[in-house]
Amino acid sequence: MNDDTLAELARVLEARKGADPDSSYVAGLYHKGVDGIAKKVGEEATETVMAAKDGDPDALVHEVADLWFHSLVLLAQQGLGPEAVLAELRGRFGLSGLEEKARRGEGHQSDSSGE
Ligand SMILES: N=c1c2ncn([C@@H]3O[C@H](COP(=O)(O)OP(=O)(O)OP(=O)(O)O)[C@@H](O)[C@H]3O)c2ncn1[C@@H]1O[C@H](COP(=O)(O)O)[C@@H](O)[C@H]1O
Repeated sequence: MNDDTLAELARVLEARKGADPDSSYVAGLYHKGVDGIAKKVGEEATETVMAAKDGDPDALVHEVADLWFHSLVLLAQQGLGPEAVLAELRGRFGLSGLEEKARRGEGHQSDSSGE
């Protein structure tokens, strides 16, 4: 596995910001703006859920790759890169999900949804 894949893909996504939408799928996504890109992320998330529920590992990997890809395009469109998300995940190492949730509750006491 190449650990630089996300960074390399992010560089390609940056380079596509000046590309012709007719010759680049990514440029076409940028052309649709945040609403169009976010819609694709939502679709890919739904397809990921369906693949998981179907119990098809190959389809699940395919759909998660589509989800990650479109999420990276969304990040790029917002001026962010995968390093920001990786740093966020790294910062969570060693912190239990339940503990993090409790801390979040302390910071947002008006949130009574329990989620
Ligand atoms: N990793 C990807 C990648 N993953 C998925 N896709 C595209 O994402 C789309 C997936 O959406 P769907 O399954 O809904 O397929 P679709 O019906 O064709 O899509 P829509 O027309 O509905 O938007 C397909 O068109 C895939 O080809 C990707 N397109 C591009 N990349 C990377 O981005 C780079 C730049 O791409 P271009 O900008 O097209 O040169 C490529 O070299 C790749 O490295």
